[in-house]
Amino acid sequence: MKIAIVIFRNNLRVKDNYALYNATKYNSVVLGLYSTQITKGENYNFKACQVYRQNFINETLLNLQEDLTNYGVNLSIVDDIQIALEKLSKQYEIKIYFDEEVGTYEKEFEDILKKYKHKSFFNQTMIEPFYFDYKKSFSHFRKKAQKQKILAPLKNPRKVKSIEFETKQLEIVDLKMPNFAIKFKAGESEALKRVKYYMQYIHSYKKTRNEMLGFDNSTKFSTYLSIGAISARTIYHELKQEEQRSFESESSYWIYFELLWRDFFHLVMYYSKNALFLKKALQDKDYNFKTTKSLINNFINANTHIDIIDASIVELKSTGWLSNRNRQLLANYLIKTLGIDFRIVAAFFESYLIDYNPASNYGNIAYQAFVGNDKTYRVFDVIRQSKQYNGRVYINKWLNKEEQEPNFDYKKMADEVKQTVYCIENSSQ
Ligand SMILES: Cc1cc2nc3c(=O)[nH]c(=O)nc-3n(C[C@H](O)[C@H](O)[C@H](O)COP(=O)(O)OP(=O)(O)OC[C@H]3O[C@@H](n4cnc5c(N)ncnc54)[C@H](O)[C@@H]3O)c2cc1C
Repeated sequence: MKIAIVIFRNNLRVKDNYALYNATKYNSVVLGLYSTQITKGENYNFKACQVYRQNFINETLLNLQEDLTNYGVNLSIVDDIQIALEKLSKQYEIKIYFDEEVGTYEKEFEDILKKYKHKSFFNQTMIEPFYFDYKKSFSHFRKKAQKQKILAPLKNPRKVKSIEFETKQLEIVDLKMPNFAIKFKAGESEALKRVKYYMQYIHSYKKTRNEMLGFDNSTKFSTYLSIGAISARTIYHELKQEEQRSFESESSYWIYFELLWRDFFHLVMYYSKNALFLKKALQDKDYNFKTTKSLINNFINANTHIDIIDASIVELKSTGWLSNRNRQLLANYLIKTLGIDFRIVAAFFESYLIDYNPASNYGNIAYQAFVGNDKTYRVFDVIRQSKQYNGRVYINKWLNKEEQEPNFDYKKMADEVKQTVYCIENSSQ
């Protein structure tokens, strides 16, 4: 018997899912398959996926299993994809449908799938891949990207038949978090609900997006996007519809602008392949980044003695969430003031972030580390920014104390890193 197998990866949804749509369109028997191996592993001694993201994925998978039954499709959850495919191919004539992703492990996973008859799609971004110089700046990309057409989301898949195949039970851990922590409800319908709910804020988004605390100051779409509980195109079309119903504003444009950053980093990784995981990343220079154990242990234990940095580490480690402003301050401080190897910083973020995806994470961190798409050497004054963005309240919540000025010269440390790690004299770049 012929069967189509849809590999679910970071496309955990029914709507606008190219692999599912095409498998059900051209086949009458379809099985969904998800492998837990995609979140396993370790980088620089950090577990690849901590409990916050794992829980969110598991809850989304349980939702998806239920949603797929409306289309007649069973979703099997297995550990090892190769073993599962070997078993299935012994019993059936299989054809695999999958969405392509970016990233080294992601491509290695695809190599296993490609051993079988298959059809693949690239559906990670709003804009389809198009040529641009991936070493250049975001502005270079944006000028071209804004001229690209964005496809409308697909119609729902067709109802088909499925087969029974082994599936493992997923564990949902009962997480204890403070009541002011950012918490996400998992599942495709929750993702769409969040997008529809957020439409009331699109005209104020630009003003509030840099705040460190709060659920509605920014969209919080990233968590759903990272595992594909909703597609970027669906969000774009919801945004456009709301602009037609209300009006277009600089602020509503800014959501599209930020989604373009997401596309940018995805397409930079699409073209640069594994470069962003390497020490030189997109640049030619080999910097003297530090890998000293004590430096690393101090930051992991939120022991940097800069309150805004320590508070950010505590929030990330105890919830999986961090606002964009805090991510920037944290990454910039660890790399540009402490001189830590950006790949260690990236592995730390990867481990804890609930919305981790390789392109946005490594793209942003390489950008902060001056080895990515940023051509200007920037050091953030974290104390000044803390004052500017109401860090006092944030610190009070996460460290349960009043903000204190550091008793050491963090600016001098940043100057030293610039000279010794980056070998740049202070007056020039
Ligand atoms: C050090 C560092 C690490 C990061 N790691 C990740 C990551 O692993 N996964 C991830 O999704 N984002 C990452 N980002 C980007 C950004 O911080 C988050 O996407 C954003 O904070 C998520 O909150 P939001 O959905 O409310 O964003 P909004 O401000 O509401 O933005 C809307 C959407 O635009 C996209 N977006 C916004 N800013 C960026 C950006 N700088 N780069 C790429 N896409 C962006 C996201 O998809 C986001 O959901 C990182 C940023 C930094 C500085």
